[in-house]
Amino acid sequence: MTQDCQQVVEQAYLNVNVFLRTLVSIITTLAFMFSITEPLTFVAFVSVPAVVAISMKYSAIFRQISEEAQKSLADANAVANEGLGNMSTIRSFAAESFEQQRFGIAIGVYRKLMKKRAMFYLVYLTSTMMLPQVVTAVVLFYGGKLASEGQMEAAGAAVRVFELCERKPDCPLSGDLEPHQEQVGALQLRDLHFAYPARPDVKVLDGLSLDIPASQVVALVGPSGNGKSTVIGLVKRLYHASAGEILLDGVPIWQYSHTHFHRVVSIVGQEPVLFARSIKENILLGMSNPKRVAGEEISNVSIPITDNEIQDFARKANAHDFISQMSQGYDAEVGERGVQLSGGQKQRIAIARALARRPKVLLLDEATSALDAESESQVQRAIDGMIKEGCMTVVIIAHRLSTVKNSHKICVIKGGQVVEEGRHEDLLKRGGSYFQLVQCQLNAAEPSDKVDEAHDYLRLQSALRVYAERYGPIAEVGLHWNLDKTLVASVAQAPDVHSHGDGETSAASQVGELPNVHANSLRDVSIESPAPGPAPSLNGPSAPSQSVAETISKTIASIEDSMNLPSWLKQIRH
Ligand SMILES: Nc1ncnc2c1ncn2[C@@H]1O[C@H](COP(=O)(O)OP(=O)(O)OP(=O)(O)O)[C@@H](O)[C@H]1O
Repeated sequence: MTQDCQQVVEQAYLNVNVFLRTLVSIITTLAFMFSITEPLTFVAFVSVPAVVAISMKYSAIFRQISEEAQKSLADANAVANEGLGNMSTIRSFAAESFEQQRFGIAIGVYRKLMKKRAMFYLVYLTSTMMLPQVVTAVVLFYGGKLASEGQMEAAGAAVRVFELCERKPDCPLSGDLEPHQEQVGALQLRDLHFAYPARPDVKVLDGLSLDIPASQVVALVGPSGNGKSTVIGLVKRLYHASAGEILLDGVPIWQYSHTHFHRVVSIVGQEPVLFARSIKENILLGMSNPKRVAGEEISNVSIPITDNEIQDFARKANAHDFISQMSQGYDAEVGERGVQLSGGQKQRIAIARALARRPKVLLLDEATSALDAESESQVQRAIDGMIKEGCMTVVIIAHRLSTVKNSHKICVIKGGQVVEEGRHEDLLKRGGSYFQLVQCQLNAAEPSDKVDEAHDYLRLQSALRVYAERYGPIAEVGLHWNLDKTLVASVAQAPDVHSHGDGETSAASQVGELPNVHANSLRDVSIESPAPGPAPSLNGPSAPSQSVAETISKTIASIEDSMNLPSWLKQIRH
């Protein structure tokens, strides 16, 4: 096949391709339009045959006029050629004027035809361009009429849009309270009842009450879907409780002005939202000085803050180092939704943003749960640093024990109520819902032999406490694992408080053999082979004295050292 043939075939393929695509697109568009509304589709396409008819008629007439014009031009040229070619003869017969008139008539015919062609083109262009505009206007008018008469589907959507526009929010309007005195950040949640508007029959909070004293760290834990984030949503004033109230420093939260409240109460959520601006502008979100954008003044809460202070907050959020390493530092753009930063970096900027408002209450809603281990530990260090400073109340939701174990108070939320509250160690001892959560987490995260080890360890702690409460402080503890993998503790008592009849230090004696590694409650611990000493009081064990409590703590610390506990197990230690 020659190259020319090949080109022709390729061109033919291309034409067929374009033709089929156009055909399919026309057919599907028509089918879709007909399925929505037949009359409007007819109106929309009424111009098509008219445009086609006009074009066909126009091209025939246009061709005819063009041919006539060309012929008349040829005639005029012939006259001119004749005159110019025979100039001396014309002059000899004084026929100049006659020839001039001949040419004038011939070129006049041509001029007339060209004028006719231009006029015709004008009419054609105007009609073919105007027609679609007219049709669009008719479609809009007629479509609007059909929609307003409820004859088209879109009418439903429009009604919904109007409904939404006219909807009155269920939440009360913010008050205008802006106390001049410094707030301390104490929260009280009183008998909260709440169901989401989308599911009014499902009660999410069912009489939840909780005291969150100022400058304390309170953790909300509990099984998934039991209302922890809902509590945060109510404190953030996203929803309004159907019954009960939330007080901030003794005043119902809705009485505060919008700007004041959100300056005092700050949040770091699971998914930090950054805007396509510089890091500095993201930290200053909602606090920057008034700016002009496209001629409009954007006025906002203007909280005075210096560059040094911004850097201090970034340091507290563990973000300053990575920001300084960027070529543009705090002026570096973060990209759309912060795409140019890692999850951990975004989260630390979000923390800096929350801190920059100098809040009195900081809400941390799963602030580390979406991060990898390295980012999590960096963000966690930032949170720990803030908590240590103790300058604000912190309400923290986290599934990981390591995040909440140092809180002043841990509240277990189940079925929309607080079912248990207290410190980590007290709740572990109680062996209730919190202890079960701990066990579930260990079961889910660790291989079973490690889980058994952890359970033994918890039981051992309990056994030692009970032992010390009954028999006095412990001087030394020896630990070993039996062949059947049970943990055995041998205890030597401290001689100064030991109340042996003969005053001798007891030999190491086995107090905490824990044979059943699968038992699931701390209460299963028993002291199998009591050390020599006074019999337990019949009135039950008395509260350990200060020195006993100290000894227990020291003992446990030394056990941890001697056991060389793995890091995951250390997370649950006292
Ligand atoms: N916007 C919403 N509309 C309707 N129901 C919702 C809404 N948000 C949450 N819920 C429901 O409310 C209940 C409590 O949800 P919430 O997010 O407070 O639980 P949670 O304890 O924080 O769970 P998790 O630990 O998984 O975050 C769940 O049953 C949930 O499906």
